[in-house]
Amino acid sequence: FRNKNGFPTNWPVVGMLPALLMNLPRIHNYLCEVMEEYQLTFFFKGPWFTNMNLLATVDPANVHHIFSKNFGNYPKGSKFKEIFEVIGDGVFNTDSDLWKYHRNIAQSFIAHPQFQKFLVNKIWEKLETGLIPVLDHASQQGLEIDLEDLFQRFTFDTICTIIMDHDPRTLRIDLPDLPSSKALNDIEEAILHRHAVPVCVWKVQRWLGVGQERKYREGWEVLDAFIYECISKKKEEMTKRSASKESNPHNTVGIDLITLYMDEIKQSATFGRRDTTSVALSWFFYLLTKNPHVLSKIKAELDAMMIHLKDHHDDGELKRRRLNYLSRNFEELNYKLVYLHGALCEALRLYPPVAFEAKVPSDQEILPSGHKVDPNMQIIISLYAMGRMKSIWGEDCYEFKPERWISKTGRIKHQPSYKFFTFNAGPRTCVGKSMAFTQMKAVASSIICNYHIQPVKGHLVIPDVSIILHMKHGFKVKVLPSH
Ligand code: HEM
Repeated sequence: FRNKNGFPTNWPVVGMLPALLMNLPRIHNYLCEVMEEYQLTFFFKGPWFTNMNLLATVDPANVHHIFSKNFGNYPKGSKFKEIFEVIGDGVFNTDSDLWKYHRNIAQSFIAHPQFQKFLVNKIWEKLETGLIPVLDHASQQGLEIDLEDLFQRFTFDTICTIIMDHDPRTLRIDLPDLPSSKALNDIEEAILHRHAVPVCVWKVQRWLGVGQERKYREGWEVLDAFIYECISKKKEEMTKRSASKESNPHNTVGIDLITLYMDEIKQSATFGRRDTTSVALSWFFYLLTKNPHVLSKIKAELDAMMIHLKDHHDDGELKRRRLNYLSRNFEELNYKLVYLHGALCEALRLYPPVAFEAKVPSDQEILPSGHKVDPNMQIIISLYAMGRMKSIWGEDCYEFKPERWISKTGRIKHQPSYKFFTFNAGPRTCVGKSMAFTQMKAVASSIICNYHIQPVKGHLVIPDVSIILHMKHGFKVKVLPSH
């Protein structure tokens, strides 16, 4: 599937599709190899009858051009909308005025003076009543648990509570079955499949209801059932409240949102918010198990802040005090935990939760790399490959080095978003970036100072073939008390 120059072979009729499909099970690493070999941009010729021509690029100059400088020429477009049809019309997959409208609402919601406080409270509530009891239980019983699954439950419960004012309580000791979670994973895999095969192929599969398309449809039904049930419960409750003129001052943000922004709820509960943070946390802890020296430095940073709690020798009491201290001082610690912040950025560079971005130009033009693009081709950016290019990050790009993010004066080093592209760049930059860091730091600091995470021997951790960088087999670990 490669000719003697190392290029994926361009076969008559089918073009380079065989090479792409052959390498689909290892698509992320395959794209790293191709991008490194071809100076960051490569043109995949699709089958002649399909109009499936892909320009894969990880060149920061191209990314800067597409996502910022000439943003107007690169809408998400109708093809994107069709691929992501499951999430309807929200901020994630609309363009022009409708996108601006949704984005303004999302931004004003997040900038709401009550929001940060509300958010931090909800995160700590879920940590104390959900994640910590489950970790304690696993630690006491010596159980093997899937840490990625726990993080998904954590973010799913938190985001449902924040957006819908409804806690589905999926993070409990008995770890109930989670049909909507499986549905989301199936949909995300099918979305990657829709990118990798010609449109006519997945459309025929959709029409026949087979293969990945069948999973997509079934997942969609499960997800809709869950979300519409939550919404109708909420509406009922709100009707009752307004009838009795009762108001709950603590929940105003959630209630405002549900009335204002019903369309966005579905997107929020789906991969945009549930998965990004949980996937980031999973790879972060995986990297810590591989790099104990980084773990020690994060511990030292946390210990230095809680040194005055050391006198309490009883483990349970010490844990309670540490959590209490972290939750009370979190807003301040959030800015002080510089090394932890650097380590999270480094994990997000090596394992970006959103693995791909796709764009279609409205008009033809030449990109800074010299490649010509036109409306008949799709531009694909592999965020995973972009974080692993020697020409972008240096010879040590495969190493996990939080120091890369810390300046000589001990502050976080800024990297331009067209180079550190994990949160997108330009006008469509992620609006939840700071919320994501708050959540990740709260979870990471609570776990690191109270437990030791030990991976189960022989358990294989590799990225899944999906639009979101899940772990293919989860992350099986044992939870031990911290030494
Ligand atoms: C580590 C966590 C996160 C990562 C890596 C991440 C990454 C991204 C990326 C790559 C995009 C661009 C997607 C695209 O347009 O194709 C995006 C968009 C977005 N993100 Fe995040 N995100 C994270 C967490 C969050 C959270 C917690 C929120 C919740 C408030 C959020 C809200 C949004 C919104 C509303 C958009 C759409 C922006 C627009 O199109 O104008 N994100 N995010």
